[in-house]
Amino acid sequence: MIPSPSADAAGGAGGKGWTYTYLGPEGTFTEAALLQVPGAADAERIPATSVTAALEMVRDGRADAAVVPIENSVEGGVSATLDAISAGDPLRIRREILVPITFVLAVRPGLELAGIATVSTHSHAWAQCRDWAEKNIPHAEYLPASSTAAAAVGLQAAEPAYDAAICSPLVAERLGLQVLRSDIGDVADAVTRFVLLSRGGPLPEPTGADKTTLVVPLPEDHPGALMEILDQFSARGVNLSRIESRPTGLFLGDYFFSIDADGHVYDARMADALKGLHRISPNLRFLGSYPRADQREPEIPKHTSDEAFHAADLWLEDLYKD
Ligand SMILES: O=C(O)C(=O)Cc1ccccc1
Repeated sequence: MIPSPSADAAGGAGGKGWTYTYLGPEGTFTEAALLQVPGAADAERIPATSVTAALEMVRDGRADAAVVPIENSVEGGVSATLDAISAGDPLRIRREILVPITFVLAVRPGLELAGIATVSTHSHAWAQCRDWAEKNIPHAEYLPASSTAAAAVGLQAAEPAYDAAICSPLVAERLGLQVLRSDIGDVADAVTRFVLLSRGGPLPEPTGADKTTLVVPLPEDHPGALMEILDQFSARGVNLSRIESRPTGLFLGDYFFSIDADGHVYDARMADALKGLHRISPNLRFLGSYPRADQREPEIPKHTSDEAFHAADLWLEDLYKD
């Protein structure tokens, strides 16, 4: 393992007196994720109206850290987050948080399923309840909301703009909404992964069960670039847990890869893979190395262990002396 500079006890993953922001309003799944961060329950928490707004608050110093959704087990990556962290002033992922997700259907008082003409929620919640909705409220029009909790709050208006909201059981209860159906998600045991991002600071210490997140622009006019990018990981025994391509938005056909890889940048195999990636795609962005929430340690083949890399370095040094 490459020696690390000293990090604070929490590995820069939060601190006393920190101000946190998150995709709000109160009652979102994102707030539930933030409340898992040690100390956050007693800290100042500022709800933001969008992922972009939350990240801007961190970038311009109004908040020390933000929690945003990045991936869920049913729908995959959260594009708004992947795009917002791939460009602009760089941010660092300090930790990941997993939240099991269950949805309820809250309605305007007195309504039955047949009377629901419009339903609102966050696009990722809608995607996770689509089959249920097709079977149970096939006539209902979907109106996107900035979050599940925002949709729930909207139902409290004197004249709500829609008939039903899909939200968490907790926020429905807190707001005193009428819940018509519970557990309406299409997949039992759905989990969403959230990340805590801050501006900079020390890297969290390696734990042996870590993840590294990268943004790798696909180089132009480089046949076989994707194969070469993947080869940097495979040749060093680094497992990938997520890889998605996203358009940069600059021009048609311009893409970047958003990648999660098992391991810490202080692991020799990961450091070596990043050097290889830098040669292929010099504008790659390192978004952080941080502990895996599930604490699952990867199996490291002997020839890609830190010791094997160290022995190879010594061998080469020796060879130069001859
Ligand atoms: O809208 C919310 O409550 C969020 O936190 C975003 C979201 C939406 C659906 C599943 C997980 C997270």
